[in-house]
Amino acid sequence: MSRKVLLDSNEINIILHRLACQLVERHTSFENTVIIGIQPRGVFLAERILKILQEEYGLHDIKSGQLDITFYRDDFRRGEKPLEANKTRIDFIVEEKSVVFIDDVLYTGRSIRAALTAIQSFGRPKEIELLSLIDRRFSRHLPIQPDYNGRQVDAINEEKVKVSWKENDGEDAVYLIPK
Ligand SMILES: O=P(O)(O)OC[C@H]1O[C@H](OP(=O)(O)OP(=O)(O)O)[C@H](O)[C@@H]1O
Repeated sequence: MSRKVLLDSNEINIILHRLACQLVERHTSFENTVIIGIQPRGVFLAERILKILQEEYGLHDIKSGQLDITFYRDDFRRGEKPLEANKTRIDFIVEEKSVVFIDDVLYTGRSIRAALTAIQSFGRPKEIELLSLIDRRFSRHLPIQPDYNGRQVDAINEEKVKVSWKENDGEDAVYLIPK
């Protein structure tokens, strides 16, 4: 069976603009808000959203960073291959800030649970929100939901939802890939 396109680049573009707009509606000037892309693939989404916030809303001073969760996952000792961590880059304190986590797919919720633990090293945020491009609803293992959501997708566990980004994969698209 071949992969199925769930979102094409035009649809992704429309959704990204809507998500950026929703963030502005809630966080206005982003004076007390920071954006954190979850490594690895949430970082591409975070960069895209930041670009829209800069170019269309003139918000050039938003604090942003990248958070690696590799060793904070509850299943990190279970794999057979040695794990390679990505880079964490947060050059500010999140104490009393509103933090917006950004990731491409929300599935079981385990990555975000790990991110909630990992961010503690950088202070105690006032609040944490979650923005995801794809919400694989009905697949959660934990009580974690997105505050801003691009598209809900019903996929069975054997299927994979893959988000491709132009800058990394040559195109913007979301695919449903049967296993
Ligand atoms: O809610 P969860 O169950 O934690 O799933 C969400 C995570 O899954 C994906 O990464 P994944 O580790 O699957 O990487 P992959 O796309 O390379 O398989 C995605 O980028 C999210 O970070």
